[in-house]
Amino acid sequence: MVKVIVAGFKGRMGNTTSHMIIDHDDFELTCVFDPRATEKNLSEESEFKDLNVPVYNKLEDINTSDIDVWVDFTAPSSVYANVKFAIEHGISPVVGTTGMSDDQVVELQKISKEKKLGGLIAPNFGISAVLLMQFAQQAAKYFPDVEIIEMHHDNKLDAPSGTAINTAKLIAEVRAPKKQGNPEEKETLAGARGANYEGMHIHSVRLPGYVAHEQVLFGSKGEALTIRQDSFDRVSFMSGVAVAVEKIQGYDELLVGLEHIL
Ligand SMILES: NC(=O)C1=CN([C@@H]2O[C@H](COP(=O)(O)OP(=O)(O)OC[C@H]3O[C@@H](n4cnc5c(N)ncnc54)[C@H](OP(=O)(O)O)[C@@H]3O)[C@@H](O)[C@H]2O)C=CC1
Ligand SMILES: O=C(O)C1=N[C@H](C(=O)O)C[C@H](O)C1
Repeated sequence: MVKVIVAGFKGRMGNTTSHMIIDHDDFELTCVFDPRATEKNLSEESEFKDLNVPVYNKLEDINTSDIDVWVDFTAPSSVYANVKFAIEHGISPVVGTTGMSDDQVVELQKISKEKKLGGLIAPNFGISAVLLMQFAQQAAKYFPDVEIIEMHHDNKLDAPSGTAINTAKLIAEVRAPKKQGNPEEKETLAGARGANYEGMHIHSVRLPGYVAHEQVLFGSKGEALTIRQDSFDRVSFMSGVAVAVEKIQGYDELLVGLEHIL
């Protein structure tokens, strides 16, 4: 039985993940954490009324003695401190929260390595997104002119999305940096060309009704290729989270990308 804490359990992903952990035969929801929580036990929530699961709203109060895996779906401002706390207490992190800097990830990888502790940071747990990133990397070898459009719900805090940044990073591994578009182009409205990652432009759309979607557009002489994925429901992320929770203790370093454990 894998003993799991869900950080950010009051949020959209945290709630879906808590249900997945509860329903999974091989996982136990040991406790949950969210600074927004006022209850002491999950049983105080009608949707969890038959459970006995301690609720914490302060990091330092968490009883870490019997937790194997820390699932984090919180906020860009808190994820680094949460994951550092988990690693320092020997708890394997499975992190979906986006918005960490490269330096923060490197620092967490260093601490994990010292402790020989397995962990995973996955910018996207959806298999459609993992495949999109791999297909996009493959296509970029032949189509170096590329733009990324990511579309999300309008409560998202970070832009561009973690998935879009990771897509650009994977493409950059096979594509020489290149300025795209007319060398003389001028934005008459600031931001019109989006963010710029090694010459690739990334555009972020935020609209109510959307969940999580990404298109990678490639253009070449007389032809174009568009790769698109859609998460219509947060349940799309759950099989990826479950695989990570199941397998992560078998590793001894902090990995980035779900593809490394599939
Ligand atoms: N990798 C993946 O596949 C996916 C990743 N995500 C990412 O997951 C994160 C959460 O997304 P989502 O569920 O939509 O966001 P929500 O805002 O719905 O949920 C986040 C929750 O975490 C809480 N929180 C804030 N700070 C802390 C903290 N220090 N410790 C514990 N909990 C905290 C928030 O409380 P409060 O509101 O009071 O701040 C909120 O209840 C985002 O970064 C998002 O990009 C989302 C979907 C898939
Ligand atoms: O905030 C979200 O919702 C999502 N965030 C992740 C990201 O930033 O890429 C993953 C997915 O796109 C949903």
